[in-house]
Amino acid sequence: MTAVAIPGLDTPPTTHSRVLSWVREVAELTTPDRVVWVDGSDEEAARINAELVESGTFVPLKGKKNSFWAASDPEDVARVEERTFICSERPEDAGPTNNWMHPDEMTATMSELYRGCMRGRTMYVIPFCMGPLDADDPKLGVEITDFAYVVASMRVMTRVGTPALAKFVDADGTEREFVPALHSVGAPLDAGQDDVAWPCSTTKYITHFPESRTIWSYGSGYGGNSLLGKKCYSLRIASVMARDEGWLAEHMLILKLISPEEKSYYVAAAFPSACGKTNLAMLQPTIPGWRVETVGDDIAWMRFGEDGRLYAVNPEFGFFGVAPGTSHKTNPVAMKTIDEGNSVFTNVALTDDGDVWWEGMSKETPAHLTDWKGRDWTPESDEPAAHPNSRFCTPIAQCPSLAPEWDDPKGVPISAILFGGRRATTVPLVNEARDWAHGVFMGATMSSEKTAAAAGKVGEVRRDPMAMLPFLGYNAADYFQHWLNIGANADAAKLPKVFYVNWFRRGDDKRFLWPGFGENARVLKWVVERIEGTAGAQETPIGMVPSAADLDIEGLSEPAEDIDASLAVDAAEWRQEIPLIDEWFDKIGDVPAPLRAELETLRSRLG
Ligand SMILES: Nc1nc2c(ncn2[C@@H]2O[C@H](COP(=O)(O)OP(=O)(O)OP(=O)(O)O)[C@@H](O)[C@H]2O)c(=O)[nH]1
Ligand SMILES: O=C([O-])CC(=O)C(=O)O
Ligand SMILES: [Mn+2]
Repeated sequence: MTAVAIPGLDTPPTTHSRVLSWVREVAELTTPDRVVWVDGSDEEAARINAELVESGTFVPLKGKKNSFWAASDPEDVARVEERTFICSERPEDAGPTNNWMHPDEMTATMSELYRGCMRGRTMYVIPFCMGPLDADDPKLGVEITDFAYVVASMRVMTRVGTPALAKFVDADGTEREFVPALHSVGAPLDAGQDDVAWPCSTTKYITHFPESRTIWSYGSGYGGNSLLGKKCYSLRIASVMARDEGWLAEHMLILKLISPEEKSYYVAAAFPSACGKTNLAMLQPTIPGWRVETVGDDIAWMRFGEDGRLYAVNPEFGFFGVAPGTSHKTNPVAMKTIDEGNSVFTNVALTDDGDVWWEGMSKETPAHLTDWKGRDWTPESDEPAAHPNSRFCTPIAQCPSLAPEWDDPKGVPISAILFGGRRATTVPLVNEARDWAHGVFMGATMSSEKTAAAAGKVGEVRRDPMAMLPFLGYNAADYFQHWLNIGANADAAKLPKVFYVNWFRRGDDKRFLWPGFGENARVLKWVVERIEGTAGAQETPIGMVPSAADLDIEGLSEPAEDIDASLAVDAAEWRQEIPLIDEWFDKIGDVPAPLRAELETLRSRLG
């Protein structure tokens, strides 16, 4: 076959043979008008941003330096879990929580969709590295995309371009492995056809091939579906790598808590999407003398260090945060991070003076806005001005609370793991696991109300094990066993202690019982005191729970009844959880025996 001549295809900045052959193969299948190899430079970013302004995808903001507003297609606003697939050879390797199709069938189906899908468009080739570039075993990838918005966003979220590409071929010529990640909006252009500001397709596939460590995404430009280094690579594919190599790839923030005595503790916490990871990672403690620094807000890769402790690395380079609810009061660190500029805002509202706004940002609501659908908006409008899953995309380096060691390839040693969800009832503010297996049980059975981060009905309670339900690249039962193995292979004294938290319990009138945000530092303080053995706890059927007297609640303005109610363990409520956990375990099937035993212990303790 004669090679097709596509401008840019034949001037690659690498000699990596598989990169070259794969890029050519994709270009021949998708037939873009031109190929651009992304170098990650500032000049390139300025050019791409200008192109995005030209095409109407970006509106430059007047209120923030080098920052842009984008509005998606109204049907392309969140992750699409129904259209997300794990295409392992055997269905049982995807397991009962994932959509599955045989890789051959999916490859055939999607190849037909990809055929000619970049016609009239530019194909961008983005070399990237998840995690520090100077890691011993840098986790590399190449994303191919036909959407410049993805290039602009990947540059913020991920280490991209020339520095990453330099890692693909060693000094001695050895070519490293990389994850090929193909993305198309699925909207080819005919000659003379005008483009739209947010091209996408009604047909969507977010596909992972765990055995070949490959990602194919089609039809959506929304971050979680299109920034393939993030959830697709760093969780779904990386969880499979982690299973095979004995580490953990988790949906967790990483923070550093510094006590008044200047002792540092690193905490990792898994909460489902839109349940408070970014906020906790940037927490500003309300209690005197305590400080928090940020290491990561969404993903943690954890491996044992030589000293037998579990060390966590944040593989990302930016924050892709939920905008609504973010304010100088709730999350000043996020506000300061975005005020530095260099950010992309998607599906928020636009103020008349060219800045951004969303529900919960300020006490006063502006009298007039342009809403995320581009319509005039006033406080009388019936719909929110910003989409509930609107997002800011901003460089981590701009974060004023960033821990200096955030990009240390060695990672940070984790003292505590928190699991948490959004539950209006039943689940107390904090609950300490008796041991590792009990902690794994807490993670494996945790539940949360669905949020706007994924398409579908908001508010329904579902089990979301370790906040990984939408992000697990393999069978959930095997994943639980992997977590148990991590504990079994470790020195128990060096394992992080495990806790289960819930900031979202409500009173009769639906108010939150616990004030949350900066006040969550009080819970972190208790966690640290439990590690040090200095704080009390009550033994309950579900674990070790503090009473109000065990917590530092000095200066809290909430009524004592609310604090007590946030901590209450109601056996009757918990007995109602048991059939739901039974049902969940039946769905999982091969639940490891130690977790079945934990369930029986819980059942008998509840009586
Ligand atoms: N009541 C209450 N709300 C909170 C708390 N922490 C966060 N929230 C709200 O929960 C929503 C989501 O918070 P985030 O921190 O963005 O959640 P996330 O887990 O990072 O979400 P993803 O980025 O989608 O994974 C925001 O509207 C926050 O304002 C808290 O402690 N209490
Ligand atoms: O992946 C996304 O689209 C955004 C995100 O962080 C999540 O949903 O957890
Ligand atoms: Mn977040």
